Amino acid sequence: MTPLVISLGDPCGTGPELVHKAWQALRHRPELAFGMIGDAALLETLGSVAKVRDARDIAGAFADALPVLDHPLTAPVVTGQPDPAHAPHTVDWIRTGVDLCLSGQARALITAPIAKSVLYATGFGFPGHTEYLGDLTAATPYDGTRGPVMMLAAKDLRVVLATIHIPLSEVKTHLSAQIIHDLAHVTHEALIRDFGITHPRLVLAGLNPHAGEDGTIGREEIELLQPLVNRLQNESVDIKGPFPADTLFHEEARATYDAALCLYHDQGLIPLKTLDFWGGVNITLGLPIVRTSPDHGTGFGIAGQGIARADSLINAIEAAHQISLNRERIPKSV
Ligand SMILES: NC(=O)C1=CN([C@@H]2O[C@H](COP(=O)(O)OP(=O)(O)OC[C@H]3O[C@@H](n4cnc5c(N)ncnc54)[C@H](O)[C@@H]3O)[C@@H](O)[C@H]2O)C=CC1
Ligand SMILES: NCC(=O)COP(=O)(O)O
Repeated sequence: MTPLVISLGDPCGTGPELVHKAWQALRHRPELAFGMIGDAALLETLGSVAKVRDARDIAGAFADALPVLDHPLTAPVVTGQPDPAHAPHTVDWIRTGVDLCLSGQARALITAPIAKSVLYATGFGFPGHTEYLGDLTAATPYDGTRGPVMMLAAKDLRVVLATIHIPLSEVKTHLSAQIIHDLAHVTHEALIRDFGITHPRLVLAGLNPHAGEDGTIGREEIELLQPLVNRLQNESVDIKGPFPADTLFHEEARATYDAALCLYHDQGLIPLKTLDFWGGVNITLGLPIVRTSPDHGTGFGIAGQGIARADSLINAIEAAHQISLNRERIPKSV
């Protein structure tokens, strides 16, 4: 089976120890064989590695050591202390992972966390992986509504975000009918093709308290969101709302939908990380490649102490595997 690949992320964070933990947990599951894209010498300080020259050698090496496609760093790593000198390498590892997926040598990319501010400081021009991956794959044909869309999934909750890494004060000006319309279609199609849900049910969260209380606490629900829901329903998308966000995430509510469309980062991520702080997965929808990630960040404060939990990374690897299988199994036109 074609392997999965993982970009190492920020080498000073928890990424290096987490990939070793994930490998220890999964090394006897050949269907999940993955190879690292990163610095082999750094990874070797934490456990057994097998340098591989070609992605085709990953599967054969996986049971015995952590396979690594070696892309060496040029400055020493101090665990827990981010260093902009590593930023070009961090970016190169992501780009290499995308190239391997686009060329068919890997069937999915899992990204270990990056520190966004470190990359911004060195001129990285994208808010995060999500937008960078959208840009790197923009020229590749994609049969469906194109993302990138950020989905976070944990236990029985999936949330997708209309806006991501922007100041809260700018959310309102970024929200547009086009963005939410495309978000709904990307999510609807991904739930069918990537998650195998035949008739996906979506809900849309309101922006204002009480979803605007009939226009008395904000008019976005009346002027933007309700007309959009009507339009999407006419386009055969099963979507309901806009609903007050404070009553959308308890257990009974979650049972009524397959994904909740949220209007800003914390509207979706607070319920998700409260429901499951350890196991959440970040999935980029609407790309010609499969990409997942743990939902946590670089954890600089705990890096190197051996206490970082690999649950989220392991779930991200499982999710990447399952989505890539679903994409092969489920017809493209939905
Ligand atoms: N997918 C990605 O690349 C992501 C990157 N980030 C980046 O991570 C950096 C740090 O962000 P924070 O907000 O501090 O979030 P964080 O997720 O790194 O840390 C938040 C809390 O969770 C704990 N934690 C994180 N990972 C853990 C693990 N594997 N096991 C146990 N505990 C864990 C940390 O010790 C801390 O208390 C930022 O630069 C941010 O941009 C944040 C989220 C996702
Ligand atoms: N809070 C989610 C996050 O920061 C992940 O961003 P990305 O790097 O996956 O775009």
